[in-house]
Amino acid sequence: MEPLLVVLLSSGVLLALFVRQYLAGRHLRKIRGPESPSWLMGHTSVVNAQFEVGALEREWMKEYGLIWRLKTCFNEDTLQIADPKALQYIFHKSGYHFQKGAVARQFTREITGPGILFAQDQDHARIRKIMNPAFTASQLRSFLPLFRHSAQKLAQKWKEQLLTGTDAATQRINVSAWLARCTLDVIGEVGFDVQCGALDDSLNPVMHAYKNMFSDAIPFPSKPTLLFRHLWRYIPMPILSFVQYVPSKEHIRFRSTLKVINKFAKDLINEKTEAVLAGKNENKRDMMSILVKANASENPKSRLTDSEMISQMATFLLAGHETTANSMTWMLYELARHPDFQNKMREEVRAIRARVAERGDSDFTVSDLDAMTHVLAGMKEVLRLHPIVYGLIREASRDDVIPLSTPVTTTTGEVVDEIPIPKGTACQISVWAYNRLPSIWGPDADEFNPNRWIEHEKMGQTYVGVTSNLMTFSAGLQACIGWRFSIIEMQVILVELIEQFEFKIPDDNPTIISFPAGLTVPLVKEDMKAGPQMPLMVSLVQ
Ligand code: HEM
Repeated sequence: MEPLLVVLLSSGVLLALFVRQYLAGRHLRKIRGPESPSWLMGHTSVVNAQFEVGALEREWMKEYGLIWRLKTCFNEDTLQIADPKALQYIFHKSGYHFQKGAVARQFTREITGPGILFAQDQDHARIRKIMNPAFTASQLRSFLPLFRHSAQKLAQKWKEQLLTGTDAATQRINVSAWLARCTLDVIGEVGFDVQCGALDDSLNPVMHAYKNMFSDAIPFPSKPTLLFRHLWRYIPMPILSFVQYVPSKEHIRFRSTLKVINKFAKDLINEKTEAVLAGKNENKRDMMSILVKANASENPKSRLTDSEMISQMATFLLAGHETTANSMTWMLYELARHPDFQNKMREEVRAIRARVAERGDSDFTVSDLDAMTHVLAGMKEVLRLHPIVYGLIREASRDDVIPLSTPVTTTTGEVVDEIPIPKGTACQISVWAYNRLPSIWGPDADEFNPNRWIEHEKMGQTYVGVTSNLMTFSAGLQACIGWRFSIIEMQVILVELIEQFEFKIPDDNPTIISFPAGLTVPLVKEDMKAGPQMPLMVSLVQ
């Protein structure tokens, strides 16, 4: 091609981009926000260089209110949102009109295949309908003994370690690593009827591939990587799928992981499908068996394709283990920091244990677990204070108007209680900031205070989320389908551990950072290179 033609064409494309950006941004320019440090990178580099979840949001919210504007690459605008009414509108009232961002969709497609985390609109609704039977209340109740099995195994491992150690009374244990192994075993058994062997140190290859997928994520992406990812939103999804072949560390890891799971899942699904066809899977209660059964009885047109089916398995592994393990890790950390509450929780578990024994039972039922007010309050408080998914990205698929519960002042001094946005506006939802709003949770919103859940069960005027007015599990049509699963799992693990062990902060008092690695990951500030860790002093309860 003639060089002049190339220059003309490139200039034309750039000009079109600028005009589009100017027109699209004319409403958003009125929204206040921090000055952009660079035309090329906007705030993207600053945000990605953060060491602590929420550190920047805290400052920006103080200055600009519950909705503010940031710049991303190439001087494009993005809205940062923590306003409850805006969240309610985006997640609960707009159907599928706020779609997931291209980067999130592409990454989940690379890690899990074309499953529910990637799907949109009717495809998403179709997959979700077939998944629902695996998450009903009765189904979850039937998982209780399996949750308990892994929880008891974890407790047994710790006991062995404590009794054989040089100082038998107390040991420093990295609880986050152990909890991740425990939840991986749970998802293997409950999800697929497969023994993963994580707590036994004999990890099966599939589970190995997904182990620590989030925590191993490469932190601090380079500027070229950030610029490249920014452009993904302009690339049609079928073409974007070729990004997986970029020879970078992350894409290589994703590809090799998906290859391992594809082979394993195909065999497992074939086995389960044969059992369904032969009427032999009636007693199988694992989630994958339920899914295969639900899919077989679905109208052939809406059935999951083979690759969608395989993807569900990867989805359970990705979405269902590190999330719960990390939440449990923060739980034990807060208990170690608040010994009085830890004791109260233990007394409550003992009292209900005595009631269970009186009625001649040996184990807690779901109702017993739900009667443990302090255990539940502690868990809700941890889910609020340490949301594992600290932010969500959505993109408006039409021109829209976002209502606000707290009006903001624009750059022209006008006070507005709604914001018109053009189609394509990127919205970054700060789950972390919403979960700490003093207007909802009170003036001590930054503190661990489980009593707030005992004193006032419902908080806030504008209800969002799937439970307890929290955004931790997201909200609306694409909210976490596994939230009840993970709450029961956490209840079971917590009760097992709190009855038998006491948790304390080590004497050297390591500084724990909640590091933003896609999921909130605990790191020790003095030893960040060691990766995720939460060292606690663990001893047997006297
Ligand atoms: C504390 C534990 C957990 C937290 C905090 C959590 C959080 C979330 C969040 C925030 C989303 C929405 C993501 C988005 O919109 O981009 C989500 C989606 C999802 N989660 Fe969870 N999750 C947890 C545990 C689980 C478990 C145990 C499972 C399965 C066994 C699970 C399965 C899923 C699935 C399948 C989706 C996609 C739902 C859809 O698109 O319709 N999650 N989770």
